[in-house]
Amino acid sequence: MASFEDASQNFLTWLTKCGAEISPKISLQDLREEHAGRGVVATQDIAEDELLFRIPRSAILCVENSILSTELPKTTFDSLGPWLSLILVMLYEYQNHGASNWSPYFDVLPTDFNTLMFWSEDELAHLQASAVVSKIGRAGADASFANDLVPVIREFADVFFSGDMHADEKAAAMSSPENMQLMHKMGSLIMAYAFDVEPAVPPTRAVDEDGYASEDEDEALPKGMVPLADMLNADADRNNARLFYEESSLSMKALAPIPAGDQIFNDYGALPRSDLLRRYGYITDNYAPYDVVEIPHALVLDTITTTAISPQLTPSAAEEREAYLSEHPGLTESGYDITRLDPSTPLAESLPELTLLTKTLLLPASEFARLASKGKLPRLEVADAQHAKLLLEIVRRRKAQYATTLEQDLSNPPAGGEGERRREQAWRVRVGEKEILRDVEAALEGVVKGFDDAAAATGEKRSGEEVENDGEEGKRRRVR
Ligand SMILES: C[S@@+](CC[C@H](N)C(=O)[O-])C[C@H]1O[C@@H](n2cnc3c(N)ncnc32)[C@H](O)[C@@H]1O
Repeated sequence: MASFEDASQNFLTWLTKCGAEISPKISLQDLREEHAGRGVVATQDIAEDELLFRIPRSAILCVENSILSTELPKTTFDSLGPWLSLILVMLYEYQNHGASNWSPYFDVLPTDFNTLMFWSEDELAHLQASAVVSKIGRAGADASFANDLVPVIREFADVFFSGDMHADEKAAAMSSPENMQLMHKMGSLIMAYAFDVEPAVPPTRAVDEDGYASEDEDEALPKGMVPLADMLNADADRNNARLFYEESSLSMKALAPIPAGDQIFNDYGALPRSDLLRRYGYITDNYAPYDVVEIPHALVLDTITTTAISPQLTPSAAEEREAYLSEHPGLTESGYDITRLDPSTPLAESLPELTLLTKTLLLPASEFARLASKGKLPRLEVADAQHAKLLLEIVRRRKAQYATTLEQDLSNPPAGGEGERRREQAWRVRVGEKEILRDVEAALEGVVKGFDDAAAATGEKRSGEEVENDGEEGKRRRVR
């Protein structure tokens, strides 16, 4: 087996033979000491817009380029969808190893992952109540491998294991735990490495009778593994390069001047650290500003129907309002994100869906009827003391779902070191979520106090007026 360095060199040689153009100002480097695998680094100063490399479309590992797409009916790929189709093709190319055009590429792709899919139950437990745990989707993936992918491999065993007299047995063995694990690895590679490949020629957009183009095309973009483009790491706002889709090739270009010695970073998106860990298996503190804490929908409903704060909401009224809210995107999801508070923006903007949902649920019946008749939503702001108290109660109940408090976590950080890596990553994720809950709790306490103080002042004013009007009676009331 080639060494790490040899595998990198073989890969670059293969890619050049495939027709790629690679700038002499970059190199593929070993960043394992930083737990970052391989990464692309500038070896000389690079100017803004400068080409870093150009990959021909024919080198992309995708359904279209694999021989399998000529051997299996198109309807099979259509029914599998982009994700499972690419897993199928990757399995085919991977098990064909030496004979596959992409063999040197597979040699630089990882076989071990740190993504949450590969964490043990004990390791996941350190994430405590983070909503990310429910998003790993191992059972769903297992089911679609077993029910959708394996039957296709069995049906086309003679193509999949072409020339192998044990093709049928091999296809049957695809349901074994080892092969399921292999499918998870391909799925994880796609999640962390694949690009949604824009077509060579933009599709002619279907236009409806009012002249509006349909927006569905983006969702249907085929996924492809783009060699070298996927060797770029990412670190939040340190993004300095981007992939441009051209007719016969894909070009990675510098977005800013890159000094020699700097790493070249792609953009994986403004992901919270929980999601970064789930999809990419790493986190850095640069992603901390994008952290979120998710409030489950069930917790909102449970709180609103069991607390004394909102006695007016009957289950049937809640149902009616939910049905109305379901017409508005984002308001009847399985959960609602709270982002980090920004002192320069109103509190409600850090919890927009949760604010709108709870505000609508609390509206007096006549107010709700008026709003619904216009198809509108309430204004995005905390309505009154009752609304603020309800939000506060939801936040406190969410906080209580974590096994330890923020203070306990902060006073007991993981020791660090090799064996502690996942524990430490989980600790950072849950600390980030608890910081958000702490800050939003404090902000809501302030809002409740503000409403209470205003009500007290109004009450005092009223009693004051009554003093003038009612004499002794008013005074007694004010003292009480
Ligand atoms: C698209 S690949 C980038 C190439 C990858 N480093 C490799 O060696 O194959 C994405 C993976 O790179 C790693 N990665 C990306 N950015 C990173 C960073 N800033 N720090 C540590 N690891 C990173 C993660 O393992 C992630 O799943």
